[in-house]
Amino acid sequence: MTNQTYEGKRCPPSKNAGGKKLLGKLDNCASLNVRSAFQRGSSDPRDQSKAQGSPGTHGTDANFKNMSVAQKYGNKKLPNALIVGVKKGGTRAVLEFIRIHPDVRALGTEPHFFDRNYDRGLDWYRGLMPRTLDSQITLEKTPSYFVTREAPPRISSMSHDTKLIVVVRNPVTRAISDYTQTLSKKPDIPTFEELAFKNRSLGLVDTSWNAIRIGMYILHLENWLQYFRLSQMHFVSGERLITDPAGEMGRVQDFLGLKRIITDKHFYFNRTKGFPCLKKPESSSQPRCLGKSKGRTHVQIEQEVIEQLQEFYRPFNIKFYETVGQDFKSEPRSALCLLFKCEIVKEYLSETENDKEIRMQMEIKMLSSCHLKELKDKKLNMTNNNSLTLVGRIYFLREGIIIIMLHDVSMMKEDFFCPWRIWLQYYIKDAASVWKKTCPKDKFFIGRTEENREEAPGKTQDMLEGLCLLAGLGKPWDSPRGAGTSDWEEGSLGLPSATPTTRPWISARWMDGWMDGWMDGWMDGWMDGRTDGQMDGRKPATENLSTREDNTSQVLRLGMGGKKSERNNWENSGHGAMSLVDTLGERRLVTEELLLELLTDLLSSRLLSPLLGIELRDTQLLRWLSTRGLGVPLGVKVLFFVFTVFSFVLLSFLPFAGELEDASEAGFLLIEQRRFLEVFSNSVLLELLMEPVLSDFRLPKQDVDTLSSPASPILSRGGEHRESKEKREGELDLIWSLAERDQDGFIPLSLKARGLAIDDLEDKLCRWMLLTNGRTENPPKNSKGNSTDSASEASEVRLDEAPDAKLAGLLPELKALSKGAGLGLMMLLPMQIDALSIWNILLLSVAKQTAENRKLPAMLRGVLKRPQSPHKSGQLLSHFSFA
Ligand SMILES: Nc1ncnc2c1ncn2[C@@H]1O[C@H](COP(=O)(O)OS(=O)(=O)O)[C@@H](OP(=O)(O)O)[C@H]1O
Repeated sequence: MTNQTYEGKRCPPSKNAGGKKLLGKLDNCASLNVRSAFQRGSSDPRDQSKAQGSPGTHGTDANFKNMSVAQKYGNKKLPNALIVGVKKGGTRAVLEFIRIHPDVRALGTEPHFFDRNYDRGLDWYRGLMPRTLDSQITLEKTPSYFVTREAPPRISSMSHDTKLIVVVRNPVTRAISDYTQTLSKKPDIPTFEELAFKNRSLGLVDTSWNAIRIGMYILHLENWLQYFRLSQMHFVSGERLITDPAGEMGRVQDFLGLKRIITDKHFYFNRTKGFPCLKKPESSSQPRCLGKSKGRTHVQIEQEVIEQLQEFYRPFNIKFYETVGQDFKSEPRSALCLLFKCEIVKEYLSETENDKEIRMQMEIKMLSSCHLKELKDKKLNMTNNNSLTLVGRIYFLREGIIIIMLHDVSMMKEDFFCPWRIWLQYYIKDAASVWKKTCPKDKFFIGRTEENREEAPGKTQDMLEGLCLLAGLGKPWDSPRGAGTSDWEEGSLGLPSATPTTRPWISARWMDGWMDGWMDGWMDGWMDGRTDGQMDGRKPATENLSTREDNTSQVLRLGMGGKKSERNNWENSGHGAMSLVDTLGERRLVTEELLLELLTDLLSSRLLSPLLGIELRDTQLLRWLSTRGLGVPLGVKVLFFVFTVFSFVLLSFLPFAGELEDASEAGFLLIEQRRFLEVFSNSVLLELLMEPVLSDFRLPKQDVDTLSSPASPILSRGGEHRESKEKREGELDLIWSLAERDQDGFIPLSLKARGLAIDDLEDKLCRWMLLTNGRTENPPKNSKGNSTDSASEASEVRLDEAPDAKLAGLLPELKALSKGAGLGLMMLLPMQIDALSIWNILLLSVAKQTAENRKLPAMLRGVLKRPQSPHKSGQLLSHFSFA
């Protein structure tokens, strides 16, 4: 018996079955526990509490000896609380988890008093119980009570006030678990299918079979409700108990009126076991999982059978949910995400730099009710029976949060991954060791998706919703007036209208859509000659722009500039996003930065992957940028800062600045999206169009069009562009040139990298950035030790004085670059480190400003405003804000 195995160290297992085995054993066991805890001065809170709670105990052996038994251990009492079911629901886990609590004393074995041993009488029953102090709760668990008709009246007659805990689990899984257990003892029983159906072709389920009957929870519950109030019953989700043991146990503690002592700290996810285990259970100082009979591999059951049974249980489930007032549907539907919170970005990057695509290899201990066949149908690469390979996207958020999203997951059946039993091990090809090494076990968890309901199964947005939800970034967005009255017209999404319960968890979709919509609409409007960046919901006029055919126009409504919401869309969106971030709770704070981080990421992915699949090169870029430019705490701030510095330098002291001055205060970089993508994939780093005349804020359409072609006239005017076919892996060509201003007034700048290993280049440029930052924040001393207020001089000084040999080596190069046309030097900074981020920030700021006052050029002037004194960069910083 598992109980015995698990309890073995504390209470020697008995040979007898049922209640008999309890006789004469438990009292000693309990006493020993208390005593040993007392004596060893245990650090276990439970033990401490016992020691403290025992009258007259002062922690000395002599005192302890002088105490009466009752003083030492309390008295045997009838239980105040019972775990009454359901069998195979996770009752053992709840019992073992709750008994860590110092105010709980639990019987380790199942006494079966109210079903099998009732005629032995209450005194017998009481005699089985561990001694408890007055402050402690006496608890026992016998899962069969829940389906025993006599149990409720009998328990009620013992005490009206007994608290009842029921652990429920998807009834089909429960049945399979039940059957698997029986099969392990009696291998000759008929198949599951044979037992489950009277007539399978007719779909006639055999409700007389216990394994089926137990799962008709509502029928049993109705019986209980004749004797107990619903408020006396607490329902634990067996699924959540696995994915979020601390959360479930928190609620159990609340229900029992206990202080929340059992928390996340007590659990870790044991990857070998595939379940959460206790870090330090009551009886041992060692981490401990439940025994082998908990978490067995289930027998394989045909998918069709499972579906038939799901169908059968559906009405019972619905009624049960209604009665209990909780929805136990906890299967992740659209997104199965793993969220890792660890600092691994860099290592991972270096290990996977050359991969063609990110492949996540995931080992999944498949349950019988999972469907290997289905996997094969999906053409997923099955490497063996228990594992599969999925292509996933990796999102790198800031602060070391990495989200891995499995794209194909949402296409699968909702219960495909049997989430309540999922045992997910992951590793990324070629980087497994890094992941394992750098991800502390306790920082790895399977995201909770129980609240992730879908509106439109299979849509990317749903995955993103799930993604954000899992990342703690999402919460349902809603209009202030609630479902159905939303200004945002969910109907316009072509989706079924949301109901209060199915209301989409919209945060990510909002962000995603917002960005898509904004970008497309803005570009569109821009190209049409409107200069205010207004969006009107139309699709972009050109295929060259990044579009999302599926939802472009809808997201325009949903996101920014939707007709009804145009006045307050940012605010609304902002509120939505802010409140959605509320759910971060303990994990992260609600900050605008956070929102921006996410937006930046999503936009990045949009830029790099206009439609669906992000390929490695793009992901690499993200990762690269994340690591270098953003992957630091307060990354967004840093970006702002970098951007500001960049703007300042650009506008103030470069030789080229004259051009910009002529251009009335501001410069604007347009990094054409597709070119951006191409640039990074072809080792050409960046193609910038400088638009010096901002007052005519317009990019001729034909130029945008031609940019997407490598043979672009603009590019060729740039002079140095070529496809770098011989480029060796890991090397970049770095050539830049600034062409003559073209007839439309643009100055094309093409940049390429050559001959520098990525690492070198990054290193140098990062240093350069740091130096620049240092200069800006903290004016450096010149050689005489005086502060210099000349930005250009300052940067020279810093560079010259840089102790680092590498950087010194770079100096001539940088200087040479800056000399020719002036712009180059500083272009390196954003180009290499933060080009994407700057782009994002620009867009974000433009978006916000546009939403607010629709004066794009004015906004741009604000963002890029040149300080009165070109040498006081601090001023620029203060100009630049999203407030
Ligand atoms: N932390 C942890 N470790 C191991 N197992 C866990 C845990 N939490 C819940 N579970 C699930 O508990 C299922 C067994 O349920 P019970 O303890 O109620 O079974 S029993 O009725 O007492 O036999 C067992 O079912 P199977 O997986 O079918 O074996 C587990 O899925």
